Amino acid sequence: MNRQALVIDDEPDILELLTMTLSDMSIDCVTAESLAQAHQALKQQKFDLCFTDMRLPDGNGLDFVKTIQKQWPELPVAVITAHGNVDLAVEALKSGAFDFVSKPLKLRMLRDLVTAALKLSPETPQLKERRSRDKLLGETDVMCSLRGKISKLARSQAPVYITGESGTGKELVARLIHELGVRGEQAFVPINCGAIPADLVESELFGHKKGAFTGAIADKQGLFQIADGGTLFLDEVADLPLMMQVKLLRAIQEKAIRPVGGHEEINVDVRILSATHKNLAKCVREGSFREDLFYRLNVIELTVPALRERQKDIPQLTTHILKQFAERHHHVQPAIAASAMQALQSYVFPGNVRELENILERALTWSDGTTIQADDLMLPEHQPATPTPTNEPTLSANIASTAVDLESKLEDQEKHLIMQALESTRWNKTAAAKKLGITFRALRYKLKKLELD
Ligand SMILES: Nc1ncnc2c1ncn2[C@@H]1O[C@H](COP(=O)(O)OP(=O)(O)OP(=O)(O)O)[C@@H](O)[C@H]1O
Repeated sequence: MNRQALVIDDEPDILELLTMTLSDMSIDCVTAESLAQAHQALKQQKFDLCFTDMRLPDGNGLDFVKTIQKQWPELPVAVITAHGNVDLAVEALKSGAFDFVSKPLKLRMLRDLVTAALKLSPETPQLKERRSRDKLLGETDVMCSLRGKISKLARSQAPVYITGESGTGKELVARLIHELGVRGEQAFVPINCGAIPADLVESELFGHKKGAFTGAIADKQGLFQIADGGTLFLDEVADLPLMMQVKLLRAIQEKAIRPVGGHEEINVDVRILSATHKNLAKCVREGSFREDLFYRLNVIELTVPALRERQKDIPQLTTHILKQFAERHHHVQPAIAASAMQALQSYVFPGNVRELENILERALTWSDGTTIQADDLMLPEHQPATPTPTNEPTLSANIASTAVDLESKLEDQEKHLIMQALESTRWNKTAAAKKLGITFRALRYKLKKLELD
């Protein structure tokens, strides 16, 4: 039996175009010219996909998207927006629309969208949540809620902007959104925008033609093309040069790129996920990040909590990491002494899960190979006091002032530990990073963030 689509629009031309395009793809269409007709159709039969215009005689498409989300959460709804009406498209994605198409409708985009929507598995968000549990560990409320959001977002094509401190698991979250979604079988291409020299970013992203510049000895595909059909993860997106931000915005809007030195545009179908540990809204205020691009990337914002906000997850993470090490090195999994676990649970982890990995790796080399003791962890001597997790109900009545206090206290502690490590290594940043159990890159970010460099 053919798949069934419901198309809601009061413009006969659009209805006709959509019906024709969908029937070419062996999809049967039921059309509705108003929301009342649409509701009637929804009561009568089951659909695999739905298109709705934003402005209808008896209501607006946005409310319809919300209703569908509530009553038929498994039904993908795409909205049809007027040309250039980014605001409404963004609103629709936020409300749970699967994707959007702008008028005049481009057949290629329409087909890509339909193909993706029909690939959506009937797997419910709950099932997905269970699947992601094995990868993104943590049983605290914040982590369960994060996994719930990830499985919902995996069903959409909306750009997601992932925030969180260094080492919290932003890339892992991006991978999960990709893997659990319809693009999961296609490429996931991560790019660290801060690690590419400014003059090479364009060619890295969009590719180049032979002879486009000195050293361009052959045609080269860009990362957008490599990610075609899949997902592009723009890590440290705040570090993208301004000139490149304009070009990226265009590529996202047009769903097409032009290689450096090329004359023709190449169509690409890529879902964009981005992340940064910086405050992107602040970068916009300071003029180092374009507002229009920010708006386009930040359709849905997902925050990955710091490890100190979920200290109860530390034992589970520790066991998981030790198991991974043991498998990788074909060793027996070492045990961890209760005192060592206690020390880990009262440590503040400025470098988050990555720091936990580094601490455990280092501890393994110091341990007797069977049990990790507290001393093997070599946690910084002047341990910061255990912060109260921000999500615990035991917070004092004055939550707002406590939160501010906590933040500035943590910053002070972080500064203190970093200065200590730097001084003891005579400002050798590589050695200091090692001492702190974080990567060189993470230290560099922290120095900038804390204005210590
Ligand atoms: N909840 C988690 N469960 C299991 N592993 C995790 C979890 N969170 C983070 N990790 C692991 O911690 C490490 C750091 O994660 P990741 O690279 O995703 O962090 P990040 O926030 O992207 O870091 P950065 O800001 O430095 O780019 C990875 O090895 C990742 O697998």
